[in-house]
Amino acid sequence: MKSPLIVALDYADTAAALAMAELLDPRQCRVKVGKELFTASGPKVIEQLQNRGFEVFLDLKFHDIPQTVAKACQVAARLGVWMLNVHASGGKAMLEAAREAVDGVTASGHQPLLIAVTVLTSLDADALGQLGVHDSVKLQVERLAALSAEAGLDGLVCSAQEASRLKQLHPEFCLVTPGIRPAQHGADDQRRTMTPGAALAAGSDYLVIGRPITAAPDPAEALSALLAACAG
Ligand SMILES: O=c1ccn([C@@H]2O[C@H](COP(=O)(O)O)[C@@H](O)[C@H]2O)c(=O)[nH]1
Repeated sequence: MKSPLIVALDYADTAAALAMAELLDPRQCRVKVGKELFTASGPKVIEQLQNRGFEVFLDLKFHDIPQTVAKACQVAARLGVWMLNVHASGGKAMLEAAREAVDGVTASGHQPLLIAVTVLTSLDADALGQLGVHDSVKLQVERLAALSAEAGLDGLVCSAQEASRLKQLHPEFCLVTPGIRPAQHGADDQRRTMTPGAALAAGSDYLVIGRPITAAPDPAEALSALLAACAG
């Protein structure tokens, strides 16, 4: 599997998610199950996607006390997902507990990648300020990246705008970047965006893309076009 594309299956029921998955080719992308779909469908939908050949990124962004997050990560890892995540802002003890929990699990012969969300791509400097964070987005992302590195995580969720600096600071990290938008596409609720080609050039390893594919008139064609944009 060489594709850097991860398609966000943000749906309110299993049937809609599987109908979209039918249009996608698991040789061209992985899929992401987030809060909406997982809340509606539970672990069963992960198995259904895996049975169709997809590797699954379980994007539940755990953020709680260390014990709770560790237990949730352990259960998630046992589902045989390819990748799962936590919020770096949960703190170092929480990140370390998650690391330890995932290290103890090998499901279907592999251990999932454990990555940390730095600053959501829907946030800009003004939104961070409302949270009492008056440093730049860049500085806050780098601070949370350093914490994640100390805790031994495998990678980060960040915007592609931070990718090049993060690759310099933490070359070992796998960088997963949502907020990807083709040039002609609107930003929707995303604030820190980049085109697919620019994101890969900046150092993103994986591009998370939802609406530009799932809301396209022909999602399969949109996926192929995005893959071509990545290659070119
Ligand atoms: O910082 C983050 C973390 C996660 N996401 C998720 O990625 C997709 C993006 O979907 P689009 O339709 O391409 O905007 C979505 O599932 C988010 O929950 C993110 O956007 N930013």
